[in-house]
Amino acid sequence: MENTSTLVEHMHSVESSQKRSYINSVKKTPTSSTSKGSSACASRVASLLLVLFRAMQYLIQPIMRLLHPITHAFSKSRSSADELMIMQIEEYHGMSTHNKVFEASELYLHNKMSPSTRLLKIVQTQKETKFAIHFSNNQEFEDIYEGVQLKWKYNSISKKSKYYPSKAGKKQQFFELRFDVKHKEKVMDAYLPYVVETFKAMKDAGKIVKLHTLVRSEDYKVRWSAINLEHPATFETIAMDSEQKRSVLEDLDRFVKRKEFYQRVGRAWKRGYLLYGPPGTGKSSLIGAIANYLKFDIYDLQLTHLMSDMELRRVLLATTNKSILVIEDIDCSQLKLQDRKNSNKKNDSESNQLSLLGRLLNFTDGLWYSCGEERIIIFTTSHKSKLDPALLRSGRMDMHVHMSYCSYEGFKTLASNYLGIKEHQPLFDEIESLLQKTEVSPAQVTEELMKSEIADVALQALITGIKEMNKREEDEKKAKDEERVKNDKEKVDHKQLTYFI
Ligand SMILES: Nc1ncnc2c1ncn2[C@@H]1O[C@H](COP(=O)(O)OP(=O)(O)OP(=O)(O)O)[C@@H](O)[C@H]1O
Repeated sequence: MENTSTLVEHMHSVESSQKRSYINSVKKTPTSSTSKGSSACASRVASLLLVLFRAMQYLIQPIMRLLHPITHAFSKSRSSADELMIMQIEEYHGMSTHNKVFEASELYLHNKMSPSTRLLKIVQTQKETKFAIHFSNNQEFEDIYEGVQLKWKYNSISKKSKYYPSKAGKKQQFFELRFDVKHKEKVMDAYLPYVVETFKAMKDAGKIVKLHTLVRSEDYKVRWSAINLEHPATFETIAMDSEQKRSVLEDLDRFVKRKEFYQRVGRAWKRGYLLYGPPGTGKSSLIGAIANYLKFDIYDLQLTHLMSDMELRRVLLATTNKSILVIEDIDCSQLKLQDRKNSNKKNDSESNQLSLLGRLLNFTDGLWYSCGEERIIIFTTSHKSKLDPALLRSGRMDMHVHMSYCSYEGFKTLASNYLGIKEHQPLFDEIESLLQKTEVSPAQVTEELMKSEIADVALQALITGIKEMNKREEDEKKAKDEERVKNDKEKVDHKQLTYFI
């Protein structure tokens, strides 16, 4: 409407100026015949113009009314440009603090790249196995969130710093996010958190799980060193009692979903598992399967590598959230525990005598650890009965998982994984009856199954292997029995001899 009224006003001003010029021309013009003729002519032209203008005025108004929706939209778009909100999301806050929102936006926007994008920057560094797509300057992305239109633009500029010359010249990347100012709260309170959450989910899905082990560097400081965890174990490939497998999986699922619960009840968001069973029954494999399932990094804590409390604290504090701290093969004879609850020793010097494992438990029980989130601690042992009660007391090990010798069910899982077979009679029946009589670890079963890719050959090798184990066990038992009889006989002879003397 603004444009219509301006046009009409303009027409009015033209009309009045024409009127004025006509009157002036009548007033000023001399009255000769030629001039009379020409002035009559001029007056006719002027009247004609006036009639034309009037006609146009009557025609224009309905046309303008018809055009109103278009002119209105135009004026609206102009006003919304005035109400545009721009947010700038820079890569760094200050000179070196990484901005998490930038990192999240970067990954999130990879999925928003238009299929019509014609310019892609492809990068692959020596350490990377995949191509990475980098954004080009001024690259734009569009997004719609709950009906709100959002426009993103990527850019980078060279940093200038007189205080940090080493950083000068490096690129500062940033995004500009544009939207209507009336959606400011929605963008701040819902959209940006949604971008960050989506980023976390995407990162977890493509995350490479790391295995951290302790190393001592040249300056004699102990620190974590990481490699990619290439443990292929998954819950599908682990041979264990199916009911037990299901309960471990359920426990893990419940644990990761219960952030609010742990906050509400004021407990550290951590969970402890004790895996126990004979060597080769899959304790380490289960740890690999848990890490792969949750996409949690593993920190393999070899307590014997540590020399002081300070070191223990430092390495524990250097572990990250969403991680599994593993302490394998706890042997209480080497790392004696002292249950603080039942201990009478109170003074500092005596508490310093606590073993490293005891101090680790103090630490994990205490406040320090509650600073972290989503922590899992796994202890493994081949001799549960030898464990100190302090380790087993409730709240420390939330779940005890028994990894046992290979059952027939476990064998079937391994046969399916290694040979791709679900049934093979009569060999399966023979193996079932042999496993009932002999204690064979899953590790021993897999060793035999790997001897051939041909099912018959591999299964026969397993049968021979179990029979040999069985025979060895029987021979050992026989030898022990003979030894006992011999000892008993010697004791009797000795008694008789002393009696006669
Ligand atoms: N339950 C199982 N399911 C599938 N594979 C298994 C299982 N147990 C053992 N294996 C196989 O045997 C190998 C050794 O097993 P693993 O190291 O997990 O046993 P462990 O109980 O941790 O032994 P140790 O107590 O000697 O450390 C594994 O790499 C895997 O191939």
